[in-house]
Amino acid sequence: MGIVRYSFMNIRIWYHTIQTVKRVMGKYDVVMVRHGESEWNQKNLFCGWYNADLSDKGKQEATSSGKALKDAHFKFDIAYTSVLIRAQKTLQIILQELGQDIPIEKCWRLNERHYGGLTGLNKTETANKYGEEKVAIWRRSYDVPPPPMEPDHPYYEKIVNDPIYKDGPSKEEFPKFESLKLTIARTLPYWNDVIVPEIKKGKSVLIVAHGNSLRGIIKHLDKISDKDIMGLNLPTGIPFVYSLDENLNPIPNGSLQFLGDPETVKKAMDEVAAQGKAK
Ligand SMILES: O=C(O)[C@@H](COP(=O)(O)O)OP(=O)(O)O
Repeated sequence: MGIVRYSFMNIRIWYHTIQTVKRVMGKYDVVMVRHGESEWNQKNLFCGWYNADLSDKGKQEATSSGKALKDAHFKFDIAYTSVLIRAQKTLQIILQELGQDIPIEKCWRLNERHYGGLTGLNKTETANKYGEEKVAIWRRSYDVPPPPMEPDHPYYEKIVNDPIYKDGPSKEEFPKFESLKLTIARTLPYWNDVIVPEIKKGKSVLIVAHGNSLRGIIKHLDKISDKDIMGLNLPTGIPFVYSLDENLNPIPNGSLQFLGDPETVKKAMDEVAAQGKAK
């Protein structure tokens, strides 16, 4: 068994050193990864639907993710990702490391939450201006959305006219902002209608997405309350496994099994939480 080092609500988070992966295994094992650090993560900017590229550190994180998955002998049949380049490049690097050439499905429903009018603002400066509490609510509350992105926002045109959205969302669906609740409302149908049927066929699934679209899937799988989900911060570029039973419920100790060194994972989670602190 892995070593329990950290507890998030009723979920024990299992860490496994890359060398000694001994994790629980369910009927279905699904692997998820938050993309490697982006150039905007590095600058501590609210990114959302802005199409930031990976930083050099992000590329290295993606390579390490691929190595960890290779060492743990994962073999995937299909991968899912968002339409944003930071997630797609992470996936590409992981598959290269694994030496696996598999079908890739891309959908805007796995995108990061739309950070509305906060897009492009520095998280620390925003905390200095509006207070840490307000920023914590904007970042982590379940249903309080950020302010909307209006047409005069510096990134409005770039985002709404980006050809990556040619297959959706429709003009009517195109968000101006998203809370976690709204993010879940467009991510879960994709999970339920597209990903779950493939898992149930026995396909080995890899999902490379974003901090908040993955928090939405985790909230759903572990039935985490609206209040408790506020405490979960996902690190960039560290894969985690969900081991599920035949009804797609996590088996005991099957949630959030990180393939990474315990101290590194804990530190990375704490750093994500601290990005909204004032200085
Ligand atoms: O949009 C962003 O700034 C980050 C998440 O930010 P927080 O919710 O952690 O502030 O998204 P990601 O890097 O996962 O695509």
